[in-house]
Amino acid sequence: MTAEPGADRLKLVIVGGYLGAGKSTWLRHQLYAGAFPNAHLIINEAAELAVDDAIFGARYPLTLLSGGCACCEGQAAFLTSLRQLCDDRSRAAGPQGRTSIAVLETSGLADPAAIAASLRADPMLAFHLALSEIIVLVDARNAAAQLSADPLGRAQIEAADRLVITKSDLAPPSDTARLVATLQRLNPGATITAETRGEPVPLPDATGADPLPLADHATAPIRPVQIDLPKGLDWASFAVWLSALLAAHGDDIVRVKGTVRTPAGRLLLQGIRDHVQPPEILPDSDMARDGTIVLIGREIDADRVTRSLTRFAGDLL
Ligand SMILES: Nc1nc2c(ncn2[C@@H]2O[C@H](COP(=O)(O)OP(=O)(O)OP(=O)(O)O)[C@@H](O)[C@H]2O)c(=O)[nH]1
Repeated sequence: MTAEPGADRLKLVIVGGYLGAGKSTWLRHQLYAGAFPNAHLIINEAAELAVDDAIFGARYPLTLLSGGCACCEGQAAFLTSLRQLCDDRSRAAGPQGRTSIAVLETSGLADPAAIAASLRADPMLAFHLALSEIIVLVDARNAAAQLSADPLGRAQIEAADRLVITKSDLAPPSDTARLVATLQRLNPGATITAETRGEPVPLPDATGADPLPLADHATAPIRPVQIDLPKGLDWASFAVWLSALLAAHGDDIVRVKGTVRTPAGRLLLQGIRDHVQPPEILPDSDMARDGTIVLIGREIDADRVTRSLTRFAGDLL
């Protein structure tokens, strides 16, 4: 008996969610716990300067797609990488060593439904690849601000098979209950769980909780810009400048990422809205990208930001 055409297809899991929702943190935890064994990771970042791959290190087969979202500007590169994976599988002699699952971590600006549509429209991938699940992470701390300001967060939630609430450790249970009520209303068919840094936590009871208000207007598009840090910039003064910048513009600057060299080592810098996370120390590898940060947000004028930083640093250097 011959196998049904396309029965042994490459499975694809899409891990999506808004900027800074906790996608890399969650995925890293799942991989560590043994989910998605032998997966090939595809990490997509909207900015040219990629940071998320540093979080995974060299432990997993990984394709990095930076400089455009897989749902729009980066779609061609994304589909090409999947075709390549399917080709490599067809050439493998037997099931051993064949990649059976690919996991795409989308950029925080991507709409997973548009990615799914592009897969269906590609005849080669429609035959060789099966989209097995769309998992969307939703940040309990920032969801209210995101959903009221940007229709993208809603589109991501509506596209999910499974919704994972992250950062409930940073939000009061009453806020998380409102978020649960919102998710149930937007996507009644999706399963909903809550996790803190990848560890399951109980969902609060959402009975009677008011769903959160949603954006009903299109806003200016969110785009990444890169800022080169001046040579010799002192980490402590940079942190002061960054906090001041985010305090003043945290509604428009949604995400900050970068790797910075400091006397304490190589640090992964992360900010979400006006909140800068405690930096994580990274191994000393691939340092070519150090000293540049990515700001992702609305109508950010890179020259103005650079001038502000240079002026601030000049006063202190
Ligand atoms: N307290 C807390 N912090 C978390 C949790 N999940 C993620 N974080 C932090 O949130 C920040 C952003 O997490 P990432 O995993 O980089 O988020 P992301 O969705 O991959 O970000 P982008 O790719 O830029 O959209 C990091 O500083 C994480 O340590 C959580 O459940 N609780």
